[in-house]
Amino acid sequence: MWKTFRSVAQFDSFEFDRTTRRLKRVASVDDLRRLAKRNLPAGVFDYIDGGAEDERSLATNSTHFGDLEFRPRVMRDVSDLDTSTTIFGKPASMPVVLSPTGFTRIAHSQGELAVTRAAGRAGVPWSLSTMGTRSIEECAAANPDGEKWFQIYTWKDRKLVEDLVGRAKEAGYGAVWLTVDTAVLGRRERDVRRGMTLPPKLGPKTLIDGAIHPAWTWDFLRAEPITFANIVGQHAEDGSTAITLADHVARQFDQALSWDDIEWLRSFWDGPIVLKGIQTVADAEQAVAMGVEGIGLSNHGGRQLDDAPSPVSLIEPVKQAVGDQATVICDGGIRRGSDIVKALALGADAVSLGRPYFLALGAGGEAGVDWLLDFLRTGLERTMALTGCRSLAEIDRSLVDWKR
Ligand SMILES: Cc1cc2nc3c(=O)[nH]c(=O)nc-3n(C[C@H](O)[C@H](O)[C@H](O)COP(=O)(O)O)c2cc1C
Ligand SMILES: CC(C)CC(=O)C(=O)O
Repeated sequence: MWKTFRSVAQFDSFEFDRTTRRLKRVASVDDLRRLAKRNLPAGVFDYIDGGAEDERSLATNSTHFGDLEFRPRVMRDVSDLDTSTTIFGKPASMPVVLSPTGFTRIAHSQGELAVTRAAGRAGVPWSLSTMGTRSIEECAAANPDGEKWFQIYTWKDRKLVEDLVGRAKEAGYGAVWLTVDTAVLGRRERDVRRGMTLPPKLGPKTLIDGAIHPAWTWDFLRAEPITFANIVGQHAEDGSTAITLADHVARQFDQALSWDDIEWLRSFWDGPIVLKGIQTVADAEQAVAMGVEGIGLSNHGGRQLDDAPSPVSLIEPVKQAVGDQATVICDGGIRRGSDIVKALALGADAVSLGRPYFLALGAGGEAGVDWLLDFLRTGLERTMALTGCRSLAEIDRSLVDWKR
């Protein structure tokens, strides 16, 4: 239904009220996803929501949580619950990290600024991607007291990475994710079908898509152009017109990344390193042997190698192999507080998630991300109460079993 507006302020206030009304009716991450799908142009939604090839890993990342069943304990006086923890020695209100995502501004013009502010309010670490669309420094200023991590892809231009990490250190970021699962880009077939390019090509389909999502289009048009804010002028653009993301990655990322590069990273970063994209016990063992502080069990949200194992299925064998030598983070498929409890019961120290907050941003802007973090916290508390756990320390292996 079309409505006419007499001023920008009137449109903004209408949009604000509509978002507030819609968020009140959202009950789950699945609902947020549906709302984001309604708000965002189809190409934008598919880039965020999609996975690699047949999207089997994307699916199993979350369905494998459904293969676990609780063994709840009762009558344990759960009137006082504590969800707090520490991650790399820093306090967090719950064992949740927001994973790095590139292009965050395509869901909402505030992009990473909105997400980091919401994470700061919720007391959880937030991560900025190298392919972020807001700068290292402006994100730090938006969430000065919150815990912030920086993610790196390894550019062929190693000096660029050294400079980025130097800036992150200067701005107070406390940990570095080194993403190790993106030697080349996974084949995201939704993006292939949509003809996604960098920069985007404007054709009749994109224009129609924009026209039928006027709130997103208006937000996009009145903000400054979207750029890879931290690498503008340095390989963000290589002079080509409209190349695919896969071609961009092939030209810029260093396929020669190897275990020797941990030492290289250590030479200019003295804080915790989390390897993001560990998918076998053998690689987890190698990571701890090299002194890495964090293991990010991840298949990039099913966006890289399809049929890679789900992170939840790796927690127990990896934890058995590495013990307390590293912080184990289960990244991917987390959609509820009960998923957090299951991951912790198997031995994870924390979980991290990407799409839920990215889609929340598309569904309701910053308020959407606040909604999500509150949903995760209350879900975590409810599950702890219903399973008889008063603190995270009480969540142990006896709490879950595989159904199969
Ligand atoms: C749209 C999108 C962009 C992403 N960009 C990055 C990135 O720039 N760097 C990175 O290491 N991982 C990136 N990831 C992967 C996430 O950090 C995370 O591993 C993944 O989203 C976890 O799965 P989940 O979406 O099921 O929570 C991205 C994921 C999505 C959905
Ligand atoms: C720019 C991309 C490489 C960001 C990413 O990691 C992703 O889309 O999954």
